[in-house]
Amino acid sequence: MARYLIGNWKCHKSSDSSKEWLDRFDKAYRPQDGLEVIVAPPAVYLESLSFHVKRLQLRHFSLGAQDISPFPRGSYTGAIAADMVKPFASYAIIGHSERRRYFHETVTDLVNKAAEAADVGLTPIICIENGDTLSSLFALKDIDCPGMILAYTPVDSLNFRIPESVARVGVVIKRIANYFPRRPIVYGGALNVDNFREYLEIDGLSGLFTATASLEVQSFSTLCRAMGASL
Ligand SMILES: O=C[C@H](O)COP(=O)(O)O
Repeated sequence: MARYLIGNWKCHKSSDSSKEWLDRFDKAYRPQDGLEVIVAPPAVYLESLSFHVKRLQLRHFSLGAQDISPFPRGSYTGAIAADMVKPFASYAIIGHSERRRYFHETVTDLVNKAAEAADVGLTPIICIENGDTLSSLFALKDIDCPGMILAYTPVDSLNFRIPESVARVGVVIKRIANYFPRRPIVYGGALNVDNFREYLEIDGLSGLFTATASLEVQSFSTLCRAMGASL
């Protein structure tokens, strides 16, 4: 199974600084078979960055949307439908705890978004913030999308900026893998260049999901190189 390094830029960067990030990353990046790098910029930059990625001919590198609409095209002011994103991105982050916390999204939204993504061929990256409530995501089992990635992102780690212990992450990864067999599972929450290495050893873990560490090329490239070397 491939490994993944995901960088979620959240609501950061300008159009120019996004392109500069890519130019600098391109110089540091050594693509490796078996390691897929995914960066999710703010939606307004997806189109221009997708052309920039093509120009740079970055291999094993894809863009992702940070969110998509739970609805298809229609009268939904402010929404961005999955098929509008598809020409510019390959993945869509869905159900991030910040979407739930600040935008009041529900599990039903999450499932509908995952279905919309799968329908147009976007690979969903489903955020799971609690390993004890997996049964609430039962409906995901009906969505036909073999590549779906599951991202364990415990909300306390995000909020308190302390990563969950390796041992605890290992336990939850096993639980998720039992519930959703054969899916790549990644961990995210307060990872940085000083603490990420031990997480790469977790049995069944397919990668890392970062935000803060992805904003600077230097830290993201450090993670990328180490993951490549660990393959
Ligand atoms: O979207 C990614 C997760 O919220 C992790 O963010 P973080 O790496 O800044 O803790």
